[in-house]
Amino acid sequence: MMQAHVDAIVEWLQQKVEEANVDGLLVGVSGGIDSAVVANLIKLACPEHSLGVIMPCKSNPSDKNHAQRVIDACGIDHVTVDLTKTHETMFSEIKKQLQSKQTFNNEQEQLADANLRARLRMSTLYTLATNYRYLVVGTDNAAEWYTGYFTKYGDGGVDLVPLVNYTKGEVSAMARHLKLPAEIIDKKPSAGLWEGQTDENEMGTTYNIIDKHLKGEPIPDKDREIIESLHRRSAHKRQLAAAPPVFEV
Ligand SMILES: Nc1ncnc2c1ncn2[C@@H]1O[C@H](COP(=O)(O)OP(=O)(O)OC[C@H]2O[C@@H]([n+]3cccc(C(=O)O)c3)[C@H](O)[C@@H]2O)[C@@H](O)[C@H]1O
Ligand SMILES: Nc1ncnc2c1ncn2[C@@H]1O[C@H](COP(=O)(O)OP(=O)(O)OP(=O)(O)O)[C@@H](O)[C@H]1O
Ligand SMILES: [Mg+2]
Repeated sequence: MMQAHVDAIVEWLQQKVEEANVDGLLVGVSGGIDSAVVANLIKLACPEHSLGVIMPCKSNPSDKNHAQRVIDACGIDHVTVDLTKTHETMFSEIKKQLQSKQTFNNEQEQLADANLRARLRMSTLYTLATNYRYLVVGTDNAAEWYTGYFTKYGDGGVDLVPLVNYTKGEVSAMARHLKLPAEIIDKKPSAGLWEGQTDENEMGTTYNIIDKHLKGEPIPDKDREIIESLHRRSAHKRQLAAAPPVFEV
C-alpha cells in the first residue's frame, strides 16, 4: 500500500522533471522527518541527479548530525551551505537601521529573525537550482499546508510539493516504510527556528488532531477553532499575490 504511494510520487516527480525540461531535483535537508522523506523520494526519482542541501543557521549540532544521517542513509549527493554569518550580517544591519529610526519592534524580533532564516534557505536553494538546472522540492505535508505553518516565500517558496496530500501520520508511515533512521522518525517535529521550538507548542494543537480533522474525524471544539483560525489567517499563503482588477479610469 505505502509502496504504491511511493511509486506514484516517484513517477510524478520524474514526469515533472521531464515537463520542466530540467536535469533533476534538490531539497533542503534539516534532519527532520519531512525533508528526510523527500530526500529519499527525489533520490529514487533521479538517482544521478538529486541533491540534498544542509543549511545550518545558528542550528544546534544535533540537527546537523541528523541531517548528515539522512544524507548518509539515502546516499544522495549533498552540499552544505552555512548561513549563520549571512543571517547575522543581514539581520543586524536591518535591526540597526530600524533602531536608528526608533521603529524596531522587539515583540516581532523572534518571528522576523526566524522567517529570514527560512527565506535565506529559499534563496540558497534557488541559487543551486539555477546552477544545476534542477527544480526545488518542498516538504510541506497536508497538516502544514492546511494550517499555513510555513514561511511565505521561505520554506513555502518551492516548485513542487510532493507530500502536500499526505497527513503528518502518513508521512511518518512513509518514513518507516522507507526505513529511515529511527531517531529521525521519533523526534518531535520542530522548525528549529529558535531554541526549544516545537511545531505543536507553537500551533497550540497536535499533528495527530490536525490529521484527524483533515480526515473528517471528530476533534474537540477548542482544537477545531484553532485549526480553522490558522487556516483562515493563512489563506493568502496558498494563493498568488493579490492583484487589483483593471481600473477603468
Ligand atoms: N491577508 C494577507 N494578505 C496578504 N498577505 C498577508 C496577509 N496577512 C499577512 N500577509 C503577509 O504574510 C506575512 C506573514 O506570513 P509569514 O511571513 O509566512 O509569517 P508567519 O505566518 O507569521 O510566520 C511563519 C510561521 O511558520 C512557522 N514555520 C516557518 C518556517 C518553517 C516551519 C517549519 O515547520 O519548519 C514553520 C513559523 O514558526 C511561524 O509560526 C506578513 O508579514 C505579510 O507580509
Ligand atoms: N537546517 C536546515 N538545512 C536545510 N534545510 C532546512 C533546514 N531547516 C529547515 N530546512 C528546510 O525547511 C523545511 C521545513 O522545515 P520543517 O521543520 O517543516 O520540516 P522537517 O524539518 O523536514 O520536518 P519536521 O516537521 O519533522 O521538523 C525542511 O523540510 C527543509 O527542507
Ligand atoms: Mg524541522
